[in-house]
Amino acid sequence: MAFHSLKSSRKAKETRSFVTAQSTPSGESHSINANHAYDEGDLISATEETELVPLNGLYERLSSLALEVRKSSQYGRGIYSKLDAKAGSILISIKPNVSVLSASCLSSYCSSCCGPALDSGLKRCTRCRTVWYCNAICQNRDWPIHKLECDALQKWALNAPSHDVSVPSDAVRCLGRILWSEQKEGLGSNFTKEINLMQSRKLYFGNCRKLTSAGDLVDLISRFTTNTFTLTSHTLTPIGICVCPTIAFTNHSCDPNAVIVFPRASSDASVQEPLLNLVSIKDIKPNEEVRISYIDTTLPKELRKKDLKETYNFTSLKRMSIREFLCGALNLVAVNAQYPQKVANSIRLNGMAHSFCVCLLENAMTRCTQCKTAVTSVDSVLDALRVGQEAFDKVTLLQSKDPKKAKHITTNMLPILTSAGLTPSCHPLLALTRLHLELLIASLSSALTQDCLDETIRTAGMYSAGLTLLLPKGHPVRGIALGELGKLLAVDEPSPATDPSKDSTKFPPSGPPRLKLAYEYLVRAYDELIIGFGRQNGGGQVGSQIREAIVRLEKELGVWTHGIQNVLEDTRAVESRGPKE
Ligand SMILES: C[S@@+](CC[C@H](N)C(=O)[O-])C[C@H]1O[C@@H](n2cnc3c(N)ncnc32)[C@H](O)[C@@H]1O
Repeated sequence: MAFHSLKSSRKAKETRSFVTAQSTPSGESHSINANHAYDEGDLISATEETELVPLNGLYERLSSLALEVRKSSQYGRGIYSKLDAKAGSILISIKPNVSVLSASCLSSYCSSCCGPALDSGLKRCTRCRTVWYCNAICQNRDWPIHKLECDALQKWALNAPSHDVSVPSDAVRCLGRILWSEQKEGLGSNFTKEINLMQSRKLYFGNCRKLTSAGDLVDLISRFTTNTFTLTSHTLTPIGICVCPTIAFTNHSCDPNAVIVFPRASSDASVQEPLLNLVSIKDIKPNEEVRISYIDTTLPKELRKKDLKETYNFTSLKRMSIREFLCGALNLVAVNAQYPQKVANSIRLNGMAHSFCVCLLENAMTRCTQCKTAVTSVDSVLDALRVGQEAFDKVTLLQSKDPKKAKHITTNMLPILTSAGLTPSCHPLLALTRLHLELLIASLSSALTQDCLDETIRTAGMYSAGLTLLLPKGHPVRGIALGELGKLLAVDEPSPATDPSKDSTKFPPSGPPRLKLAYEYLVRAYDELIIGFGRQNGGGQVGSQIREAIVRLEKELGVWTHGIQNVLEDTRAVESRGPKE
């Protein structure tokens, strides 16, 4: 669940969610009328009767906060705010019950605190040789559970048919940690009670409780899938998964008022990371439900619905009218043989979400149903969407295997999509732009030329512009993208223009105007990061880095300003002295 992580186009898929099998709340209950503001993606009613869910001594962190759990017939349990919470408030900060790194991150992040490798590197567990730690403190903290996991990892590796599968998947390792923690804490413990619905075992978990049937296993795994959060780095890069039953109460909205982030804001070594923060990105009123997005909200409606249906099994789709369904068919669109006669489509043109009808067999009557703008080049737009999606799928596969080829495709594809009329926020243009940006940034380290740097900045500008149209101010993904753009603009130019004032409309500019722009973007980024990563966290670790970059630039710009002032003063002094005799 949780998602936002647009760090890459493989956005973190927030896995999350479950619930149901918990006992029906008993005891005190009363009803309130909660107002929700959902967008079309939720297709849920504006008001919903809810009743308080007693926590019965569980979910300790939740009960001490200005939050409560309520239940409605339509959405089950959800988290509600008892007080006013301004955008940027940390609603809860909690260490997940269990977290594991993705296999690809095991040697670059600590398996205990989940922080990136320090300059001094990480130390590997000498027994399983699979997990790594910052130091002995982190290793000792993890040992009570890792000692059980360590044996299992060794056995698994011995029996693995190939090197590729010598480490079990994230989900298997996560379930293993849940079961071993349960064993350690005891079946009657709050840990076990809270997590009760997310267990699984088999093979790898041979020494854990017995599974009574194969159906049980399927059931548990499906519950587990819908309740797992993406573990992200402080810059929102997905690095693993975690389980946190307290936060698993949070329901979904495609227009969320809160996000889940791991800001890594504290420099205090006694603070046990990873700390999951639920942060409001909009002002939340008392009795309002706190909702996050389980999916990538930059995707078109139909793809969002598909993701929700597949992973979380929402029944919202049933409520779609045929018109909504067709409109939602976006991108997959007109070319779809299922609707040869009349295909309604929705694309974002000129920065707005336009819905229009494409009557394929009737003279392409195309007019936006919202703003009535005639769309003349529907066929080319639809072609661009299809070709763009194909390119996106291909580049996603090639990105790590053959980055040169991947970059070749993105370089050719972006101008094609743009000239077909797609705007930066339109899928798949936005996703391809993100991939192109990642590929460009990766290539900068080997060849920092002025042209390469400028192209990377233009791409970062386009990506950031696209996100700004789709995500609300303060969304952490927006903040990160703005910060990335600001930092790129602040990179020393390899060969700056000799006369920066010559072409003032060029983007990116050169010399002092470039630094000034870098400063403006960094300030904007900081304003958004302190919302998305929490005001009290100072925007988290990434907010502190941007703050430092702002201070450095202020000094640099000050030098420029003073330099110019000095030149002006010298010139004035020379002029006042009059011409030399
Ligand atoms: C992680 S749980 C959220 C808490 C859950 N409501 C509970 O009672 O524990 C995710 C599940 O909640 C329900 N849900 C969450 N958001 C929803 C939404 N916007 N519309 C419909 N159902 C939703 C779905 O059943 C989903 O699989």
